[in-house]
Amino acid sequence: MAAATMSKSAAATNYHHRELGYGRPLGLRRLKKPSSLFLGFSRHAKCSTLRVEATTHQAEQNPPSSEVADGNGSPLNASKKRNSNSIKDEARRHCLSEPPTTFSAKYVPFSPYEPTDESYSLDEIVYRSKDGKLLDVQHDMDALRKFDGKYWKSLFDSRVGKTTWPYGSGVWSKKEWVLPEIDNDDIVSAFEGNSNLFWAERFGKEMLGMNDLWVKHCGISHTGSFKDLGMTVLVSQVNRLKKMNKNLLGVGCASTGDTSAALSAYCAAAGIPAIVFLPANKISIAQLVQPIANGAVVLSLDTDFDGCMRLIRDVTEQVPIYLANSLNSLRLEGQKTAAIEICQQFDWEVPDWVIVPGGNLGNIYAFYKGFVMCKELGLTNRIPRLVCAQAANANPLYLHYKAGWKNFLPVKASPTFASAIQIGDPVSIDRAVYALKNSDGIVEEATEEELMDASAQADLTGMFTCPHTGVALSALIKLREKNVIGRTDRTVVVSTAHGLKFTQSKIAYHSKEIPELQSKFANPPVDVKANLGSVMDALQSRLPSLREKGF
Ligand SMILES: Cc1ncc(COP(=O)(O)O)c(C=O)c1O
Ligand SMILES: N[C@@H](CCOP(=O)(O)O)C(=O)O
Repeated sequence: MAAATMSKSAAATNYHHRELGYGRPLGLRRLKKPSSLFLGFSRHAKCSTLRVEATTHQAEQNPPSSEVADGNGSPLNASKKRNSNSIKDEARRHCLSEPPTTFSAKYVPFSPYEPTDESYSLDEIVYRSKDGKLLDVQHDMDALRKFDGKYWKSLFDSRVGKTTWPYGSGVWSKKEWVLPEIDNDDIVSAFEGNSNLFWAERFGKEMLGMNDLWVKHCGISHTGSFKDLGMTVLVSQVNRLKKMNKNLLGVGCASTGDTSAALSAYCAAAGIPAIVFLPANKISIAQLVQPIANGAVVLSLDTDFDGCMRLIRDVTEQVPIYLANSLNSLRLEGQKTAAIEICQQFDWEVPDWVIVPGGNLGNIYAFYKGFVMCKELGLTNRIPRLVCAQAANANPLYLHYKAGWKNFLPVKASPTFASAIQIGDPVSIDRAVYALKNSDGIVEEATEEELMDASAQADLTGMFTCPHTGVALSALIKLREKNVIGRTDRTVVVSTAHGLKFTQSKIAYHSKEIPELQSKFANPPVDVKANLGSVMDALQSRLPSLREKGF
């Protein structure tokens, strides 16, 4: 009875606790702040120029061969040339001297309906425009347009699967579209990106009657989420700023667990202090242990994500700690490469639909930006329709969409198994609305039961999905049921984190321990006595075909 009267969000809270860190010490107090700041930048050789611009004419006539990996016509085939200890040394040796790059990017206010002249160098530490708007990274599209779509496709394709620094990274393989002016030596990369675009054949065909369903596994990544794509860019830029002697003591973020993991890993790789603000009891143990292991300063705060976000904004205004949340538009430059990668993986064809789980709402805009850039630079001829999927327990964008985009109101987000998107006051609301309006987009929501069932169903076809991916899959199921998404529509569901970060909710589901959830697709293990008779009985009860065939 008690269970029956328990609200779904309360159920989620209870069972989520088993997965969460509970703000338990786990050595938090024993963590020492690193004593020396920004160690280890001993590289000397400089290679700050790109030479893709050599001549437009030449580029048009000679798209790069698979040997051209540094974007400048300089053959850089790692397997043939590898004879040094460091792939960075090797890349540096191949950098030719001047002329300087013609590609550039700057911050402008995110103000698509009222463009202004206001702009800032990416080397400035600025997160908002004068009147408080979000910023956007604006590329010199005229310079990029000097090269046609064919050129860019060939260049990007030539870099896939190589070890050439830094282009072996799925993000930095698109360097000219991301951070064109950064010195390769300053880049902090774990060769993120190039993630699997998985043909979800059984899930598509058997559950939805679809034959062209794909899951972009962004969570199969260095720290287990798509955040790596943005964090390599942000931490690389911080690395550059430090070398320019900008006053920065470290990099900080508020997080529901994935941003903090990515920030901590990339900062640790570069010897830069990371400071992470986490909502106590609201992230998984697997997520909590990541920044701890990477030596970040971890503050477990008695508030929710939105509270952590307010605090990190206040702190970064007062002390020279660089803000690493997606409020900082640098992050989105890396994240947008997942969209470019999807087109690339389809041989530069555009899917009909892309479904993205949304929380702070930076990623949906990043996807939009990546698709638009491909179209504007002639690699593709259209953009897909975007769907942003939210947990019903944290659904401010969904409510806004349903209200006809009138008067956005933040909500108090309730606990959800999709804990990384338990966000009620998303920073990038304006960016998300813009992306959805301009892609003929849709917003869907998923209840706790729907998202857990969808995730379990996907797992039964060979995936191992996180609850956020469950939210996106659930949106797909609903849109298929309404026939908004057609049987033959090429559809990509973006999986944003690795399921292994969220095992406890899966265990609770499969153990049927979650009140108010039927756990329809639970597959609990069977306790069996260790003798042949008991084992055969158990097998016969689980595998009817055994009995049918006389075993
Ligand atoms: C696993 C996961 N999925 C989805 C999201 C949502 O991304 P965004 O905040 O950019 O909307 C986040 C973070 O918010 C996340 O960590
Ligand atoms: N899910 C995020 C929430 C913060 O989002 P961000 O993209 O603004 O950093 C997390 O993992 O912290």
